[in-house]
Amino acid sequence: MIRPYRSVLYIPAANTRAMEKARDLPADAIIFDLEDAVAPSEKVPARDLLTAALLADYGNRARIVRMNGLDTEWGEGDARAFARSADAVLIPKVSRAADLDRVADLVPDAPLWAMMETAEGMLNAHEIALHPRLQAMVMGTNDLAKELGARFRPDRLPLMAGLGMCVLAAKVHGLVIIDGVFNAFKDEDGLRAECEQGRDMGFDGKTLIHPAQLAVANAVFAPTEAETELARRQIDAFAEAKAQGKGVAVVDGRIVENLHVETARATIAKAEAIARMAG
Ligand SMILES: CC(C)(COP(=O)(O)OP(=O)(O)OC[C@H]1O[C@@H](n2cnc3c(N)ncnc32)[C@H](O)[C@@H]1OP(=O)(O)O)[C@@H](O)C(=O)NCCC(=O)NCCSC(=O)C[C@H](O)C(=O)O
Ligand SMILES: [Mg+2]
Repeated sequence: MIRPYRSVLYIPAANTRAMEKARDLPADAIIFDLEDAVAPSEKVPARDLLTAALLADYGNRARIVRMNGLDTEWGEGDARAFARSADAVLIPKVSRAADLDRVADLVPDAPLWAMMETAEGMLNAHEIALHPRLQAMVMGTNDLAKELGARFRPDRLPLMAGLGMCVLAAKVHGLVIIDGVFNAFKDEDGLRAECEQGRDMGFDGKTLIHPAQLAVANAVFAPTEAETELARRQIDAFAEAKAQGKGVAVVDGRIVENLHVETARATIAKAEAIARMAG
């Protein structure tokens, strides 16, 4: 059964108030962050706070834990601590499939997600996506821009090659793929434009840093009523055409073939998954 990942909210694992608050926020998934959002002096206390927080009920929201890298003193402990209590362990700065192997060996049962945020990771996106334990890729556009020496532009042109490589790799292997964060969390119009760009490229949703960003991402990455209604009419029209021995239907002046029906079915499945999420 598919589940939506329109809105994936980061929460620093040292922030108890935000972790409590997230239990009532309309996020499809939460990334409890032990990495960049937690200061070195808080890393170990944050692990304890998160262990306690994960005992609470987060409803249907997917609970993902972003561990510290295995090249740090905290990485191995993070992976072991949350392998069972989280829905997946998110590994930062994955550059090659071997980075996943090292965590996979430590936590044999945990589903893995990968942060795609290094130049080498972009070039190796295909071999990373092939990893049998990997379920999702998450773009880390801040780290990627930093490494590339790229500037932030509304059209994200400097990041397009990497974003595109990761979308291709994720789609080939049927992985979930989530777009990077939009840093200016008070700029709703800027966020909407970036969400629309990510949606149009094929991303399943967007990572977010503030609750004020949830409504925009949830709306942009959901099929509209007009889209689901069109999808139903396409499915019906194609079934009718098929019953008459035809391989093609026409809806609203546009051709509908088998491949369009598959897209229409995916649209409806997504709308239904969102409705289930809302309870
Ligand atoms: C960005 C923030 C530091 C802003 O915090 P603050 O100034 O406290 O915000 P507000 O006063 O507007 O908060 C209002 C209420 O909302 C709660 N809140 C704030 N943020 C969150 C959140 N992320 N999740 C849940 N709840 C949140 C506050 O507690 C307030 O609640 P109340 O007390 O009831 O009024 C802050 O938003 C923040 O820390 N955001 C997350 C930052 C983070 O996790 N960064 C790391 C991930 S991004 C990254 O690393 C990307 C990637 O790796 C890359 O390379 O690109
Ligand atoms: Mg990063």
